[in-house]
Amino acid sequence: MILELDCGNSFIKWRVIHAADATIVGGGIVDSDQALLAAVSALPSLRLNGCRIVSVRSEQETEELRSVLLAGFAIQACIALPAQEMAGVRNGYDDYERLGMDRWLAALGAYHLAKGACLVIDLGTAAKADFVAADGEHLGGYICPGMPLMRSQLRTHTRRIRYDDASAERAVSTLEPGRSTVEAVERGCVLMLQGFARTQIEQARALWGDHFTVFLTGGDAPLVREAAPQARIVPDLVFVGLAMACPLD
Ligand SMILES: Nc1ncnc2c1ncn2[C@@H]1O[C@H](COP(=O)(O)OP(=O)(O)OP(=O)(O)O)[C@@H](O)[C@H]1O
Ligand SMILES: CC(C)(CO)[C@@H](O)C(=O)NCCC(=O)O
Ligand SMILES: [K+]
Repeated sequence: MILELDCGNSFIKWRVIHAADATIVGGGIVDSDQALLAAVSALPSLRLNGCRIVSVRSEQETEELRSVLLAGFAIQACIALPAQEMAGVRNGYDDYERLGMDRWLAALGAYHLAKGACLVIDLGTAAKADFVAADGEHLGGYICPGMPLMRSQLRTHTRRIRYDDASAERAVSTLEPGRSTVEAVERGCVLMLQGFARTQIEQARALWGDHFTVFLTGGDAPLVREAAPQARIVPDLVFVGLAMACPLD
């Protein structure tokens, strides 16, 4: 079995797959290294013989996690590293090492699945879009605050915006003009995310006409579903790219 980890800025997404056929044994989302150890250890008949990691955290935090895994499970983790070119995709950044590894791997995964031009929209702590042309050239992308950052900026920099998480979730059952603070803020931020997604899709259409695939991933992907009806929602897109960057056999 292989342990796969996607270390984002707020959460660690994990899953365990069978090495032979990549079927999924288990998975989840945790907010610390210790919670990860506990969650993975709780899997019945766990037999790990490999681990691959993508991280957008600092080198020190990622190394710490590697040590925790070595101590806890006696496995050496393969950490995905930046590349100028991989699996037919050419990194579009002037300085390829600066492109976030989550973005790079999602782009690799998307191009592999689409076998043609593609747009990746990843809605997590940050909202990201990346463009890969039909010939595998990564054209670059965009980074904006995602839902958690937009929300917390409003809460932090205003005195009268205060509400709890449960009411936030209830507030987005529709997107009509809000009649309370929580509705106004939560719906406003969802509309911002939807506007982001629509604009990226317009741009892809200007570049490629109708010949492209849109991928939607990240924890907040469901919030823009209706704004991007043609998109393929692939929650594990980063893991698709991770397996390509860290082959373990
Ligand atoms: N089960 C879940 N656990 C945690 N967050 C979730 C879950 N389902 C949806 N979300 C939402 O997903 C968002 C976080 O997305 P994601 O996990 O993709 O972020 P991240 O990987 O930490 O961030 P980034 O990729 O920008 O570094 C939050 O706004 C959160 O509300
Ligand atoms: C944008 C984030 C924070 C999203 O997780 C990550 O991809 C990252 O740290 N990127 C480095 C900066 C860049 O991609 O240009
Ligand atoms: K991520």
